[in-house]
Amino acid sequence: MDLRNTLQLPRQKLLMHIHVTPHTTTIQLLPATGPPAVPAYIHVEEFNALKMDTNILVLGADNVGKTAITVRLLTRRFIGEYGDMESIYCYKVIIDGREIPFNIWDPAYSQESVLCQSSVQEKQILWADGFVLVYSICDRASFNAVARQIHHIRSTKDSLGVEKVPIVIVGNKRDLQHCREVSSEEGRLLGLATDCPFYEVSAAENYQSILTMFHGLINRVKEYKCAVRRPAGIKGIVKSMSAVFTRKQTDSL
Ligand SMILES: Nc1nc2c(ncn2[C@@H]2O[C@H](COP(=O)(O)OP(=O)(O)OP(=O)(O)O)[C@@H](O)[C@H]2O)c(=O)[nH]1
Repeated sequence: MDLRNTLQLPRQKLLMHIHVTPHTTTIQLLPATGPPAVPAYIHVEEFNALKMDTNILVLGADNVGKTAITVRLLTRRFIGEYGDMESIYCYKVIIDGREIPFNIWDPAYSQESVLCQSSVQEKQILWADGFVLVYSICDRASFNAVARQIHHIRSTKDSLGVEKVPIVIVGNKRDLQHCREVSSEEGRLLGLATDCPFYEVSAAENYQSILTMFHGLINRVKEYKCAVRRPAGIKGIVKSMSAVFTRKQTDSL
């Protein structure tokens, strides 16, 4: 099944435009090539409402199973082929008997985003409260990209005074043992070295491990949000102020 059929999107690569105002976020998807068309899909959310929810960004190299993991969580199903589609899904999980709303952004892959140079990716990072960094156990290059992405996310968030942003590392395609290029031990060691929880999953075969991974991340985001709501202390205030001033100076160059 191709999700573009369901959402009536064109069968080609899509470009995304994001417009953020104090009250709304508009995400517009347009065909990347060919004649300009009527916007394929416009997603408008109340920005404030979105910020009260938890925002999760799913990142990783091409073909590692980002969409498969997201769709598995949302539908409990593995569909097989997904197409190059950019999507934000709104979803709720029940944790400890409480309903927690959250938004998952599954961006389309671009080489630029893996190299961490895209301004679009910077907007995505600013939007997110928590990150799922996916690699495929059958693709060493996708594993090598994870450490770079963690560094990029942390330095982007740190420049805004946000510390200890919740990130989980996910090795996907665990069912493909015969093609394995990255051992479980390497994934575990990367988790320890970067202080990120590590999971190995198979979007193709298992729903429960993906649910557990998202629950763990959302719990960490909740704890993190509670911790930052406490008074920041003089150190935190000085850090936030310097981040704002440094940014203003850079902007005016
Ligand atoms: N065997 C196996 N195949 C998987 C698994 N997860 C995803 N795939 C397959 O891997 C391919 C890529 O999956 P996607 O979910 O589209 O990967 P993606 O990272 O979203 O891809 P891009 O959006 O192109 O970056 C598809 O053919 C999926 O069927 C898995 O756990 N096991």
